[in-house]
Amino acid sequence: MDAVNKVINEDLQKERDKCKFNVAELTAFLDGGDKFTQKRREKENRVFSIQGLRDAVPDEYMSHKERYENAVRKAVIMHQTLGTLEDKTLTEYETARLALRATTSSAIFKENSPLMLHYSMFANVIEGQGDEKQREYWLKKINNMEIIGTYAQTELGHGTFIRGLETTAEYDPKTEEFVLNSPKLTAYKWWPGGLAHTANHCVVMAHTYSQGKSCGIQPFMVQIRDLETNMPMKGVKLGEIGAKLGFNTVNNGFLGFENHRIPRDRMLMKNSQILKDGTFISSPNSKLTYGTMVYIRVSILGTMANTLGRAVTIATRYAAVRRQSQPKPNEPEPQILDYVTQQHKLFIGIASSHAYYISCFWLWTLYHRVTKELAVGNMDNLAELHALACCLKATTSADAAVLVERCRLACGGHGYMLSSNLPQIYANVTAANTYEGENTVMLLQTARALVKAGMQVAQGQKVSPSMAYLADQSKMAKWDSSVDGIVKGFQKVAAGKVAACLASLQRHTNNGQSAEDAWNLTSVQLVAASEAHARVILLSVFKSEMDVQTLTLSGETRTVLFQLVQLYTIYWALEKVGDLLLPTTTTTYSVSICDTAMRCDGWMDETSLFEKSTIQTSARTGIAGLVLSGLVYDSAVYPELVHQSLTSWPLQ
Ligand SMILES: CCCCC/C=C\C/C=C\C/C=C\C/C=C\C/C=C\C=C\C(=O)SCCNC(=O)CCNC(=O)[C@H](O)C(C)(C)COP(=O)(O)OP(=O)(O)OC[C@H]1O[C@@H](n2cnc3c(N)ncnc32)[C@H](O)[C@@H]1OP(=O)(O)O
Ligand SMILES: Cc1cc2nc3c(=O)[nH]c(=O)nc-3n(C[C@H](O)[C@H](O)[C@H](O)COP(=O)(O)OP(=O)(O)OC[C@H]3O[C@@H](n4cnc5c(N)ncnc54)[C@H](O)[C@@H]3O)c2cc1C
Repeated sequence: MDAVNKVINEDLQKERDKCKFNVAELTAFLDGGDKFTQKRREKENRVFSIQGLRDAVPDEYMSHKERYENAVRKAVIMHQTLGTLEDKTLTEYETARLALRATTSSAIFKENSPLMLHYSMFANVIEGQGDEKQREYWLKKINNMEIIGTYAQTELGHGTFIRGLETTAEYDPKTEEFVLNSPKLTAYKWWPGGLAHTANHCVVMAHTYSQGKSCGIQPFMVQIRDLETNMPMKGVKLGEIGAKLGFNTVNNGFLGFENHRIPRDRMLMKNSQILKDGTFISSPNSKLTYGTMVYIRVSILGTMANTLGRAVTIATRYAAVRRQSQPKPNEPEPQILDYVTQQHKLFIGIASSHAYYISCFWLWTLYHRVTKELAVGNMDNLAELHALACCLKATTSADAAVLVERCRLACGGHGYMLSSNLPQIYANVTAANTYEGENTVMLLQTARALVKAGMQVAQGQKVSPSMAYLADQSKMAKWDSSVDGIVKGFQKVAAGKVAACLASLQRHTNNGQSAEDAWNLTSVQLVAASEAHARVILLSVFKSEMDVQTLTLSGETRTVLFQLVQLYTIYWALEKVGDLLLPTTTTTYSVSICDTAMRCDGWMDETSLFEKSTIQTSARTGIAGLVLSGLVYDSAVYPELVHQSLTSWPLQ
């Protein structure tokens, strides 16, 4: 194995040798500084040097049970190894940054660890929902692995609709206990990772009752298995939900309760409380109970950056070493990377991975600020954080799934082999379209905020910073093909779509529809408006953060990073060319088609993105001009970017 690793493919080496920027500098930039690169490498070297973490047999040749047991075995070694490397001197931000750039877990578990939920949601829900005493008591046990936990929210009957959860927790003041029940099969918890055989505790989200009244959905710490025998506790029914597209070593399970009693202090009481006599003290904001989901949605951006980065690294390296066809007689077969179509498939993956990292750190900073504000009772920015986390989680996971699949296809038949790891990466990334808030539902959450902001703008009121552009659309009349200009174009598109949603909602309610039906009838447009808003944020944050963060970097590294920004922006301009050019369709389509298109897409009552007089020329001199001038398809730009992919990824 080691001997094989030492021989680097000649073509790959040649590509690396062409690199014009300092790889170490770029790596440190992505890690957040040399100190972090060093820490990450220390972790990786330690983990990858452990023989016991290598699979004797490829996962796919094991039975389901063997795979699970192998994953548990590795999870234990990983915990023992990484536990000793924990650095208590790091701030919370630094720890998160390091965790987001970590590559160890994905290298060891193709289908994720059975402790995944323990480390992510279980620990965070205690942190965010437990009162001081509960945090002190439980977090110690969690960090020492004295207990293993998961997050049990979704039920067989309801995933998206949390208020519809059917598990009940009824307070009994006589014994000062809660009684947990799953009244129907649809009330069974369904999906929590590690629940099937691994976890002995979990946080259960349950519809809570006291003094005969509903107290809403509240979180409870519940012991589900005996710590010695690992058998279910009395009144607890547990099992595994079955084989899945991926996540097969995550050990997703089901859980039902039959009069299972837990002490009063097992309700996590940071936000809401039930006193001994059963008096309910309501949270200052019921959505604080959903805080853990916001945290994970933010971290999903980083997970998508990592996962897509792995896929595009595999596919770009393959493209460097694979030779195919003979366009010029008597010449050797070219590396497939030299085909511009291949570059077009792959480089957007490289650019997107970087865009997601940058956006994740940006959003993480906002998350951190809002968390601090919430701690002192200030809820002003919670809605904005939620709106951003929802649309960015949805858009990055949806794009990442498309781009990972593209990487798989870019490897031809070999991408279909499990040994390429691309099918497993796809299974991981597509899961994020569903978990932690199904993507359409998440986009509709952001749409709620956009519609509200649209109405505020119409009334001349101030809106949240990330939506302020909705109020600022009169200024842009001409197409500007710079990155900032394209971002403005996207703002115009998003504002147009929001305005169309408002018009559609109004039209339906004027026609006698209820507000709910009007919302449903407008929902395809609402999803489109929300996605357009996410594009505005991703494009503008990538550019503006790069402007600021790269100031201290060398010229070569800045150049390559700004090429990524440029590529990302132009790629999306071309993908959404219809939206950006929609006003020009007046000159080409019949009035009725145009009318329908504009009604659907929001330009009916809008000032045109391009002034009427420039409409006919805009298609040539604007975005189409970018294509004609070869900015996107110019192979003089792409080879620069090749070096980026071949040399900058940490696991080279
Ligand atoms: C950050 C960096 C940290 C670094 C960490 C490093 C590494 C981390 C490592 C790995 C983690 C990465 C990923 C993997 C982890 C785990 C994945 C595996 C498992 C997955 C687990 C799960 O899936 S758990 C279950 C998740 N379930 C959901 O997400 C359910 C989705 N549904 C909902 O959220 C809600 O039901 C709803 C939002 C769709 C609707 O809620 P409802 O009560 O019905 O609300 P309304 O629609 O009526 O809205 C009322 C108002 O409340 C606002 N709102 C809703 N939610 C929130 C919220 N969370 N916060 C704030 N505000 C919210 C809503 O907008 C409404 O506002 P208005 O009334 O003003 O309009
Ligand atoms: C790999 C994986 C791991 C998971 N891990 C966990 C875990 O550890 N703990 C846990 O509690 N849960 C977990 N889940 C569950 C996950 O959170 C839910 O699957 C998710 O919230 C979606 O809920 P659902 O499956 O009920 O889908 P549904 O909500 O039934 O969605 C089905 C379809 O209906 C549409 N839809 C639903 N509501 C609306 C609406 N209001 N408007 C428009 N369209 C709508 C959706 O867009 C979707 O197309 C996991 C799921 C997966 C796939």
